[in-house]
Amino acid sequence: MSQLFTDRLWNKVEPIWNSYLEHPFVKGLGDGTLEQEKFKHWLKQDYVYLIEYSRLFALGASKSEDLEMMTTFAKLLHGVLDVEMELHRNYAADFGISAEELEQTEPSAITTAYTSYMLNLSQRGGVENVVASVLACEWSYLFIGSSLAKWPGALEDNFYRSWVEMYSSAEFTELAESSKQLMNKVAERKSEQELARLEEIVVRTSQLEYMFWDMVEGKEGWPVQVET
Ligand SMILES: Cc1ncc(CN)c(N)n1
Repeated sequence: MSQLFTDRLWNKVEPIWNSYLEHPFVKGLGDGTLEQEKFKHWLKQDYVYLIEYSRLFALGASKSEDLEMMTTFAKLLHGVLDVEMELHRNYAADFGISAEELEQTEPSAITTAYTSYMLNLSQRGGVENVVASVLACEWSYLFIGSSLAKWPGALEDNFYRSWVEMYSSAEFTELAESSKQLMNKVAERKSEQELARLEEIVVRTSQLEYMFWDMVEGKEGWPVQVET
């Protein structure tokens, strides 16, 4: 049996994804020591990131090759808007932050760069560009969530327990698996040149994921503020 494209991708991204587990923000989620102000920054930035990310699934549905693929994109879209973002709304409510306030967050430089990169590639390419763009986001959070779930105490008296539970849950696993299956399907019968191009998108988005962790750790916005 020939190698799955996602196995080839895994060999490429594994070192980048392992570095997430060494990142202070991610470690703080797992052991509960993360400063809550940093987490609030993640909640807000991630909320507006996910709004743009949702558009990718809508684009994927419109570029789908068949009804089965269209249905998968619709399920993924529902998963982000109604399952994943509910986690953000629940944590925000604990902090007294409304859903409207989350939605009005000004995207930081990195949030803008990351979502613009994915949207640009997805708008100008075929459905395979959409799938390659969304993959690292779903799969790497499953990797982080299921790794942290094995840490002692991560699922006990930890303020970030719901975070770890969400990203290691059966529901989230199913969403990430659907993205992987889509990737393998659209990679079928592609030339080596095309596969290398898709691989590059997954590597770049994995690097942007790291930059996103850095951005929330540093509570960064834009480098030079201007009067509005
Ligand atoms: C930046 C980022 N990457 C991935 C995920 C998981 N969907 C997320 N919520 N935010």
